[in-house]
Amino acid sequence: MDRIDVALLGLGTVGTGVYKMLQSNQDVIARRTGLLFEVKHILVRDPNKKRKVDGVQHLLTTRFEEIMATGVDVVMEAMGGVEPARTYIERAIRTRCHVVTANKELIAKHGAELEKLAREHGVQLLYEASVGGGIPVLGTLQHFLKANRIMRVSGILNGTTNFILTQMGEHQRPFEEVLAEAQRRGYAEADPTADVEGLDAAHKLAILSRLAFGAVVSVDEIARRGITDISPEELELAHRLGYKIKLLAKAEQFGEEGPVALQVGPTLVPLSHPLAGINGVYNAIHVEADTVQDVTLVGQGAGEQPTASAMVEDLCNLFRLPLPRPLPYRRPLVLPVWEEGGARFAFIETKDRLGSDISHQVKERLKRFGTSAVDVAWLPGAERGALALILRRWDPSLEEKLTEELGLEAERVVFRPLLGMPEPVGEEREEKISSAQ
Ligand SMILES: NC(=O)C1=CN([C@@H]2O[C@H](COP(=O)(O)OP(=O)(O)OC[C@H]3O[C@@H](n4cnc5c(N)ncnc54)[C@H](OP(=O)(O)O)[C@@H]3O)[C@@H](O)[C@H]2O)C=CC1
Ligand SMILES: N[C@@H](CC=O)C(=O)O
Repeated sequence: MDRIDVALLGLGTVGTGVYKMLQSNQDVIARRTGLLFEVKHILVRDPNKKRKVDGVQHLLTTRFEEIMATGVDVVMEAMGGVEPARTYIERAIRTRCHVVTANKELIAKHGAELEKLAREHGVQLLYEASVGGGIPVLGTLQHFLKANRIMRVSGILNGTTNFILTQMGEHQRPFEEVLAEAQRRGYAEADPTADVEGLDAAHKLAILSRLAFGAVVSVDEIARRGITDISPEELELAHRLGYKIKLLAKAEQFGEEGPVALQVGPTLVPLSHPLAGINGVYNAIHVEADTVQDVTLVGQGAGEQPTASAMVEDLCNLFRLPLPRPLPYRRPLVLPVWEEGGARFAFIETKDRLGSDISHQVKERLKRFGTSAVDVAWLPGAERGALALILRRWDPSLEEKLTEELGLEAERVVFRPLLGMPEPVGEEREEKISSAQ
């Protein structure tokens, strides 16, 4: 049995899960890999903090250099943030240690250069846990979809927001209360703004587009909206109209080596669509490719155990799977999200109480100014009402004039895209795509 010495950086939610799994599953791992992994050091910020796992006190240190001096074989990074994680990982690679990390922010921003550095030093950098928690999506892309041309990758990539939307929609719980529970359960990032503003999903989408298309995209180039303006009333009205609201991420490539379009935002998903059934902390990733057609992977997207599972599987794969040949990375043209056309969901909070004939009134008025609503739902209210409609065809000028045309005094209006309603590509966009090819 070969012994592999491991240093763990971080003993929070994920680090604790990794440590526990290496103890509890040591026998299975040894049987299937012939390897014995031993955690030699654990780097933490505060060695006096109470830990959720026993028997680790003698392994704790706050000095990374001390760890490197002892010559471990693998560094497993579960600290988060760009610095000092990046410096430590670079240092480990230069010392010819393999690296496994769960750090999506770091990999989204610096993954390509760190992978290059690892190749130059003859070691591996694996980061399965950085996307989709326990779902083996990166391994699937790298090892089992090598012969396919991938056109689109989409899905629910953040466990915290899916948990929040599920709890708000199904149990009418307020946003802040559910976010606090997601934090207690260890789903949320250290700064949960990254989750609720869609940044965490954007990091994951950048990683997916690199592995799926070879496209290196800066996170700032991803069109992004979060879930902080979604209320239980909006979820309720969307449901009455036959939809769930999900934070969807989508990356597509127009032609091999062509431009790409990436976006993250709340999207209406028909109740009959499989993604509408992905609830709680679950994530789903849908890959569309030329030959396999489509594959969907589902699993828990956050939390101690699923994330630890992805990291420990990476640890085993360092020694038992061949390193995939790297895609030639390139910086593609990133297309702006196309605003015009297609259907939209509109949610309007009104200052007025809404009468029982509001649905009929709205449909009639819309017809008069040349657009139409597929369906309308409304909630009466003592103080303010709420109205939701599915607009058949979207035009950005509606953002200004919809409530005026409807004769409503609006507190707030939001528009959201619908999944499955094809976005017309439009001449201008067609031109951009073909001139880039
Ligand atoms: N939570 C999840 O479900 C998932 C998380 N991830 C990623 O995994 C990583 C870790 O997340 P998570 O476990 O939730 O985070 P936590 O905040 O729970 O844990 C972070 C750990 O890192 C240690 N740490 C942080 N900064 C330093 C530093 N500068 N020097 C030494 N130690 C440090 C902390 O030490 P101390 O305990 O002393 O404070 C703590 O033990 C992040 O990159 C996250 O994005 C990926 C997938 C899922
Ligand atoms: N905060 C993230 C953790 C896993 O990546 C999430 O909620 O998905």
